[in-house]
Amino acid sequence: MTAPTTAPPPGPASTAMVEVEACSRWFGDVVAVSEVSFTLQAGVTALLGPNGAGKSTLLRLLCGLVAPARGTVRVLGRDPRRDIEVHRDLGLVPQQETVFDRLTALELVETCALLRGVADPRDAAAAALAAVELDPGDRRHLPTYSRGMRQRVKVAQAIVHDPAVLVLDEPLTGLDPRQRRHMTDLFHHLGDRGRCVVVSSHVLEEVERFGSDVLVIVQGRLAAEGDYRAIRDLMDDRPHRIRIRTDRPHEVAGRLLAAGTVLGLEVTGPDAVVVETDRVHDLRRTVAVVARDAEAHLWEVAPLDDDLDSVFRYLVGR
Ligand SMILES: Nc1ncnc2c1ncn2[C@@H]1O[C@H](COP(=O)(O)OP(=O)(O)OP(=O)(O)O)[C@@H](O)[C@H]1O
Repeated sequence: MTAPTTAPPPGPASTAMVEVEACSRWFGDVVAVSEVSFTLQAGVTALLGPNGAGKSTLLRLLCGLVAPARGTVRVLGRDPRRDIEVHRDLGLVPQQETVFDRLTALELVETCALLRGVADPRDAAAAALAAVELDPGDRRHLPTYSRGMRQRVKVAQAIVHDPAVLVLDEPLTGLDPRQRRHMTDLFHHLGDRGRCVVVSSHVLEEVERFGSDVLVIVQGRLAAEGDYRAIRDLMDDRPHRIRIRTDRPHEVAGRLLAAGTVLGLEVTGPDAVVVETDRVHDLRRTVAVVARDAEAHLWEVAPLDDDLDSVFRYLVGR
């Protein structure tokens, strides 16, 4: 997107742009966020958790919309509750529908640009609307827009000042599959340009498209963070399921059992064996030897459960 920038260029990729330290927030008896710590750099990070896990509260903490009961939040080294200037470098797509009233999309986004001190608010607003595939020249008022179009306006107002840190709470709600893809590409584009983009979702399939960097929040606590495939590898207390595709599945299965590197296995088809093991690296070596000894062709050795869905179900069910 080509909206003019007022934000200073973000720091190098290794610099923490967001720092959350031992942060807790409760509402009456409900603990929404509990002792959460993490840092974020440039790029796209997905915040994942079931409904009510504390995602919105955490994102609102990042934007200074609620105060932590304990702990600290720093955005670009500044406190978003106390340092109003940081909001020129911060964009938010809130979960709830804002009352847009009798404005056109261009008027609303231009107003947001003006409030954030953008030099040429009209041009920036037009560029931001174009970036989310909305027509800046549309004279209709916002209440006539569909849910998906209003959602895109919310994204346009969040990016109009080209913020260094962009916080998006379930931004794909109401969008059709093509628009979802476009929006996801836009987030990656911003991440690649050094922006820190944090996107929440409870839809796993959506999160997988945001990339592999995840924060998983469950009942207010950070259940895992990092690359979800690496997280899966750390879950040593649960066996890995691996599918082996070969032209001689029974021979390979028998030899694997004899070698003792598997906890269990099943021949699942004319060319497939699924094994369970807690020693993935040993298994990979053994499969190669076993296949050679059985004079079998080996077509694939693929993990069946290093996807985000498995990681998430494990963490939530733990
Ligand atoms: N202003 C508030 N007053 C009282 N309770 C709140 C408030 N905001 C959040 N909560 C409670 O804190 C918990 C976490 O809510 P939060 O909205 O942060 O979760 P979430 O992961 O965003 O869920 P969802 O995906 O359903 O929006 C919930 O139990 C919620 O009811």
